[in-house]
Amino acid sequence: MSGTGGATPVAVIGAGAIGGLVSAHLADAGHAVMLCVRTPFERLLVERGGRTDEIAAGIATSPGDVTPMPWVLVTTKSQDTAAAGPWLRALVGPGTTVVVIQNGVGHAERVAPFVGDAAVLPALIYSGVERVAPGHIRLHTEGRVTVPAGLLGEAFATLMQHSGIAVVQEPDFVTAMWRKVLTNVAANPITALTLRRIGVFQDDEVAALGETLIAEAVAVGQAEGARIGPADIAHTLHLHRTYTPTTGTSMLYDRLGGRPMEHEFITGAVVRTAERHGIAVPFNRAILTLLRALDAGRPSDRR
Ligand SMILES: NC(=O)C1=CN([C@@H]2O[C@H](COP(=O)(O)OP(=O)(O)OC[C@H]3O[C@@H](n4cnc5c(N)ncnc54)[C@H](OP(=O)(O)O)[C@@H]3O)[C@@H](O)[C@H]2O)C=CC1
Ligand SMILES: CC(C)(CO)C(=O)C(=O)O
Repeated sequence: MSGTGGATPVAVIGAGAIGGLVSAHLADAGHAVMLCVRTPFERLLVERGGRTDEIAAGIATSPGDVTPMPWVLVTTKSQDTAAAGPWLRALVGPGTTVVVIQNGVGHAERVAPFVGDAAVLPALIYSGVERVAPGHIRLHTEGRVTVPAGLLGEAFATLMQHSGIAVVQEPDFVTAMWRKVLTNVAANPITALTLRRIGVFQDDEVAALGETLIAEAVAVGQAEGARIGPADIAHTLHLHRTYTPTTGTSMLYDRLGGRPMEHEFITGAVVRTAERHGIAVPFNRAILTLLRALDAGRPSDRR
């Protein structure tokens, strides 16, 4: 474990694309960041705005090296949340707030078995970030973070003050969560399946398929109580066109790296939730079948 310095101690479990970006913002705000990593690396490099910064952060490679911290951020892929359990057990103590920054739904439920009665704050991030190597990330498009409005959301916004990334406190988090699902349900699978970046949505036929996938997810989100509708479909497709064309998606980067993809937590979540409500989502189901087949054919030595 190497050293930290500065204001509030924050542990970040999973120093990949999002963990790396958020750590850079935390360091910019003067906080003492501890990266809790699976694949060891010497230093965190972040490419953004045409320059590469080395981020001041400690690096821990074993849960045995850490003690409870006031803030613990979980930024692993959703399927790796349980494997991060030993980190959570070591880092959570009285007064810890656990922030789960992941795509999909069910953020708090995923960490519940590992955090006792610690406070848990789900968070959504709109930035487009690529992990180009362990400890080296590239920001393509800066976004914002959305958290539920309330005391925890307020405290997190205060933590991130002066960090350079906006934190939106959203009173209707169910709607916010499903809006975020819409940004992933077409973009992530389509980029992963085509091995193309977000510019693939300039193709009208691809945009039409994306629209169908998103429309199915809107019906499912509505059944879950999200206040979303046709305007969100148009907004999401517009958003894809506003990303810097070099932006990919987290699922594309995983496919390029031969790593497991997060499809069960994005498309899979939409399909399973649709089943619960008796809603037909044939296009998402077809995409899920393809993603599962792709994943099953992955080299087994990658994680
Ligand atoms: N990338 C993006 O642009 C965006 C991603 N998201 C979401 O953010 C979340 C994180 O995604 P992203 O940052 O892209 O993912 P990455 O794969 O880039 O990073 C995840 C990191 O978690 C690490 N990890 C996995 N298991 C453990 C463990 N047991 N202990 C410690 N570290 C572990 C991985 O380590 P290792 O190096 O060993 O693989 C990796 O560094 C996902 O839910 C994603 O959908 C949301 C918006 C945009
Ligand atoms: C599509 C994008 C970049 C939107 O934030 C994303 O969430 C991801 O890559 O997983």
